[in-house]
Amino acid sequence: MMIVEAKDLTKRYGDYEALHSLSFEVQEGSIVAIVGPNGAGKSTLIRLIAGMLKRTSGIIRVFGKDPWSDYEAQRRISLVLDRTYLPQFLTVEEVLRDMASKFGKTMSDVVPLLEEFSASVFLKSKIKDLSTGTKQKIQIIFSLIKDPSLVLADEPTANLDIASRFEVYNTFLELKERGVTVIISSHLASELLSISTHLLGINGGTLKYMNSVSTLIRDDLMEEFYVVVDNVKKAINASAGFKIKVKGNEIKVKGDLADFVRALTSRGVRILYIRNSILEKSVMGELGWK
Ligand SMILES: Nc1ncnc2c1ncn2[C@@H]1O[C@H](COP(=O)(O)OP(=O)(O)OP(=O)(O)O)[C@@H](O)[C@H]1O
Repeated sequence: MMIVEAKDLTKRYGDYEALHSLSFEVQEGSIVAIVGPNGAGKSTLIRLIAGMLKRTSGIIRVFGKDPWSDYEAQRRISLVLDRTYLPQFLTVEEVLRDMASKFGKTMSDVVPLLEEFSASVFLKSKIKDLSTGTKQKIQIIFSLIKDPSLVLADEPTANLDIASRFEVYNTFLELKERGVTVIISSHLASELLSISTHLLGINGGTLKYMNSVSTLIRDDLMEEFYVVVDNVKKAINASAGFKIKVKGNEIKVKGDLADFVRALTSRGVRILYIRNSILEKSVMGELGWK
């Protein structure tokens, strides 16, 4: 089923055209990564899909309706932003109870959500005392109370360290398992590759790429990543069971990137950078983004 349809979608801010005639479709159950450099138009696109901005021309349909004017479409969408807007001095429980009551639900509807995302231990914690990664996770759980069919996330991992970023990525994978369609914008394309089904690349307001991740990358190389770490010796010790090759402070690894990141960070190794050379060659090249 088609969840989002854009046809010649154009957005102008005054005289400035931020998005030029974009056409694409998003199918139910996808995780779409919107990638592109700063100023590419990612936030503008997310806000058009969310119905927070009005298109200048062209068509945008979400669940077959115009998200700007159709309440039913808006009701099925949740938006997660880059920073927490939750009230800092309330507990997780207080915030969730308020939100639940807004949608005619009670805590007994919300508690299973917390359990599903392994967040029950934070129930009595104040928002201000949570780590940035956990705050973001709670924000995602919060966005699920209304039972959305589509979750939009605009740079949800900005300002997070690598371990927290993967915590958030795993939360998106869990959403997919619940049948929710997810659209995430980010400039960290390499990392998103490990969880996304599709990549939508934009640069300078123009759609450069929209395809499934599996057609983008040769299967045999798909799961090959380069991870730059602060302490190579520690990282090698933490890499038992993984197929690695070491060059300088860079480790080439084949396999599940999320598992590898967990293994390193749990042993105190700090990850400085992750890249996937195939992605960089094929996507960045097509985006004209160096
Ligand atoms: N309200 C606005 N008025 C005028 N121009 C705007 C407005 N919002 C965004 N723009 C411009 O539109 C272009 C796209 O901005 P947008 O925020 O969508 O890009 P982005 O890819 O999300 O960038 P970033 O990663 O830096 O947030 C940029 O050139 C930006 O300066």
